[in-house]
Amino acid sequence: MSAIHLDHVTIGLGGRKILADISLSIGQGEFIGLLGPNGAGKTSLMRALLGLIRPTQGTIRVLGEPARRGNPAIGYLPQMHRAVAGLRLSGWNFVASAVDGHRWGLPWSGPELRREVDWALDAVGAADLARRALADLSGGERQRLLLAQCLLGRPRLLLLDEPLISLDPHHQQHVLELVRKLQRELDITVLFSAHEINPLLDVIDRVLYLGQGHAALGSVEKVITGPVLSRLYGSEIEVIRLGSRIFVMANGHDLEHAEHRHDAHL
Ligand SMILES: Nc1ncnc2c1ncn2[C@@H]1O[C@H](COP(=O)(O)OP(=O)(O)OP(=O)(O)O)[C@@H](O)[C@H]1O
Repeated sequence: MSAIHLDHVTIGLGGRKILADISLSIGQGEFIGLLGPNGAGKTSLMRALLGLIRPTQGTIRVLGEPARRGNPAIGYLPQMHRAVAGLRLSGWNFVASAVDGHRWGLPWSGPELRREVDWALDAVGAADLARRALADLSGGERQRLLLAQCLLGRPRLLLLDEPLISLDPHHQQHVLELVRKLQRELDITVLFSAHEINPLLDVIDRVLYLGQGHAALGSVEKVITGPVLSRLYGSEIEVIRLGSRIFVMANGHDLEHAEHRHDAHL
């Protein structure tokens, strides 16, 4: 059984085809880096896996079942918003708030809830953040609490939407190592979106690159190439490898650095 299976899936939004006739399978326990230019459909794909967007054609199966809303087997970390940083909550209460927030319906109360929140905080190495105010934490610390929220209910699949955004390289590395550790120890499948391939190179099993309605899934060597990316960007792309780093270039500009602008700060 695949963790994620798309069979001829088309997703349209606002009159535009975001994904066009995509078929792919992601195995259980894989760590997949999800990349693509702004607007390629990375968030939309995650929302479709969550059952929040219905494909106009094709079928989506998640962990052997049709995609559906409120699937407790999925942990979802949406793109970070400024609002989170300003919340006047302790780290513990912030994690617990997910139970009646976006993970509503989880069947715990009292001691069970306390145990589950403590377990999740421990799993992300954030037990020491439990009593601290969210507003006083660094971006990397907040990101760990968001990951703890995702782990409530012990999901089998994590959908992490740009968890590295606004983090410096040191904290990016911490988040990646943490997710890798969780993926291995808890045997979870991870779909991890990012706007740059380089930080992910040491941790991902395969890459899923979206663009122009198309998708390419495979090893970094097979997917991050001039011909494949030219098709996904719809223009001439050159891939340059310098030591262990990879640069995706168009007309002499480094696309992965130049193209992405997000209004999200931790
Ligand atoms: N509810 C919606 N209605 C209409 N269009 C939408 C809706 N949601 C997203 N879109 C459009 O769908 C396209 C894909 O958006 P999506 O957020 O999935 O891309 P992305 O790859 O995650 O981009 P980014 O890297 O900027 O986060 C964009 O052009 C976006 O404007």
